[in-house]
Amino acid sequence: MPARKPPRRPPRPAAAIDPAVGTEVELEVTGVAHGGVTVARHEGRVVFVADAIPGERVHARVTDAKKSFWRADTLEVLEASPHRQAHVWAEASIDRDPEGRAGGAEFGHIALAHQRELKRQVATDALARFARIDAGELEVQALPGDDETNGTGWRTRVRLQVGPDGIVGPYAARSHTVIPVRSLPLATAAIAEIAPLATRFSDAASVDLIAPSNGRALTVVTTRDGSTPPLKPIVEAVGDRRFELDALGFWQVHREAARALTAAVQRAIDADAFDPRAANLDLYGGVGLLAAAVGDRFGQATRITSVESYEPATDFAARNLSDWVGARAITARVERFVRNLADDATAVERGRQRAATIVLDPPRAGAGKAVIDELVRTEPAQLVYVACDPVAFARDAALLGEAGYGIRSLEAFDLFPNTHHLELVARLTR
Ligand SMILES: C[S@@+](CC[C@H](N)C(=O)[O-])C[C@H]1O[C@@H](n2cnc3c(N)ncnc32)[C@H](O)[C@@H]1O
Repeated sequence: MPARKPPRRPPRPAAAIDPAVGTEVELEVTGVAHGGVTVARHEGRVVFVADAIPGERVHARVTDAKKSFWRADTLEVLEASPHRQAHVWAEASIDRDPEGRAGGAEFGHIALAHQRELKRQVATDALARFARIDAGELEVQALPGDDETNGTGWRTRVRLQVGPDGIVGPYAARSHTVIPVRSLPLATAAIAEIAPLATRFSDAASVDLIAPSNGRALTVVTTRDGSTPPLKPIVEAVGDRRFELDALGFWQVHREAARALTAAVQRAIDADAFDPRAANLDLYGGVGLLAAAVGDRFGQATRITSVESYEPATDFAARNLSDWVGARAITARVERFVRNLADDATAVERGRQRAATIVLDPPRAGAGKAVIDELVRTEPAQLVYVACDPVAFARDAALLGEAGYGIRSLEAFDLFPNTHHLELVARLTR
């Protein structure tokens, strides 16, 4: 008997597209928002506008219409800000149709000093709004060499995507369309030299370009089934210290970032509150960069545990931290590692936890309530929080504030010029 076909499911109704999408509007841009967009209002509704600058009047096309806000792309600048410059990447410029603009340099049309001012505003607004913290005179600090190059030539890691036709390039801003480009101005010269921008790839999903501080730049092609060729470890240097890591493993992207964050973490730690014998932690530790920063400041006797979820990174961290007998690297998700940390500790361990300095450098989502709650239960002497997202940091700072930990020092760094990203390094104590 022939098998009976299962009854056909009725097709799902397509989500209705708001008729506002695709319409064109004229907007007065009044502010900057988190995420690299500016803010305007149209008939009372908030519109987040890409490729504009506060103070400008622009002609824009609506790309998304939610109940409480719209999103729009700038098509033409009607009244330009004095801070507008020719885009540092011609292929990302508003001269192109929005769908054809390369992504990853969303502030490239803004003068570098003003980009930093907008980043300062985003960070101080986030801290005021989510944590009721006055960030005071926060300065977004430039990294060495960036002012001379107008914020180009700094990326030591670039991931290019391969489209179905084999063309390689970055994704367009806010989409997964691959945009062919002739240059990568944010990349270091070593990466620009090896970038296979004119190559057509078959069976490739992405191409990673990596320029370690020691050794030659390398190209790693990931196939569509997710495989990569066997790779030798690479070596990164921060001053005299060497770090071994997976070629595709996490490392700070700006050529000067590892050095800048090492110095910032060392500055942030209050030496009077630091106890080398305490249960010091380096959470979200990668290959041990910040644990080494602590160890290098406080010497051979420093006890510190680096916690990282990606096992190959932890293996490298164990090796990179072998100078310190009291340093160890653990593979674990931080939320698991900290669960019941205080409750399960002996009286001696509780004493070490109370004396501890905790460095944490979470991904963009921040540490979150579960982790912060457990950390404050251990009552550490100080926390040094390295944040790559000001809103996630502000939320975590609010939780820490409720537990009595206030921000005692705060520095901001422009680790990603010509993009909207910034990095914060804060010390919090009771
Ligand atoms: C921003 S990187 C910081 C790495 C290191 N501190 C550095 O500066 O090189 C965040 C690291 O956290 C790791 N990670 C992400 N989520 C994690 C989690 N839930 N638990 C532990 N590690 C995590 C990532 O693999 C990555 O290595």
